[in-house]
Amino acid sequence: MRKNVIAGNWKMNKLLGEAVDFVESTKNKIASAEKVEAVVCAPFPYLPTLVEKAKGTDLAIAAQNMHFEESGAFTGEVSPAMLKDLGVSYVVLGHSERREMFAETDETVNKKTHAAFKHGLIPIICVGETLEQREANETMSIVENQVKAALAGLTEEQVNQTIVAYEPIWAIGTGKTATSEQANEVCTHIRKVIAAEVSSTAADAVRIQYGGSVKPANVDELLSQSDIDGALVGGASLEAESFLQLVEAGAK
Ligand SMILES: O=C[C@H](O)COP(=O)(O)O
Repeated sequence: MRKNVIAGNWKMNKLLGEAVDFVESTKNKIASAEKVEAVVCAPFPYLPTLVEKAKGTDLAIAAQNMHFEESGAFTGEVSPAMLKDLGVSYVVLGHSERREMFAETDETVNKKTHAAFKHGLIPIICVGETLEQREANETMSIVENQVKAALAGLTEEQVNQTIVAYEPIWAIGTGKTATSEQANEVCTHIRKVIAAEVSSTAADAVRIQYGGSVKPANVDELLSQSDIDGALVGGASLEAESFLQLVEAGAK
């Protein structure tokens, strides 16, 4: 039985005081980590403070990106070793906003995935199609290629620990959620791709989140689908109450 992962991706939102208030008001209300993994993906400058505040609780702190290199002349970048050193446990890789606006490619996502495992970070790898690609019936092939590229060269054990987030780009921040059937269909396909590329054990173990306008009102239905193991949530994760409701749904 796979455990749901509910991850709130704050993107470039909140000031430090707001971030701290959020963690202070949620950290002791998180449903047990035995039932659900609750994760907050915060902006880089807040990570040390939030990791400290969340210590000893069931709330995990994640980064929203990182470089694949260990160290060096990469002005403005943050390395996997730095994140690990801070006590960060997960890292979002290949979010569509990074692919679209910051030249993230399948190749860099793959390098970052390897780097994450090298440093003991769990990658949350985002994949998903644009509206044009969906309308051209390319969803499955686009997502399949992204998944294959991201996971290339990983061991079965690493794939077992990986989290894939299926986020149709047309559903992000638009209020348009994919229907639970549409979302599940793609998540099922991702699992089949992993079964063929890696093993059926890895396909059974990998967690696949859905992301795109998830909110307390639609999360139950999405999580009831056979191949959806959690959610990567933007807008609805910014308010503590709404985030806690999503985590509660993930623990059911
Ligand atoms: O990382 C989160 C996703 O981009 C979804 O964002 P959203 O829930 O605001 O649509």
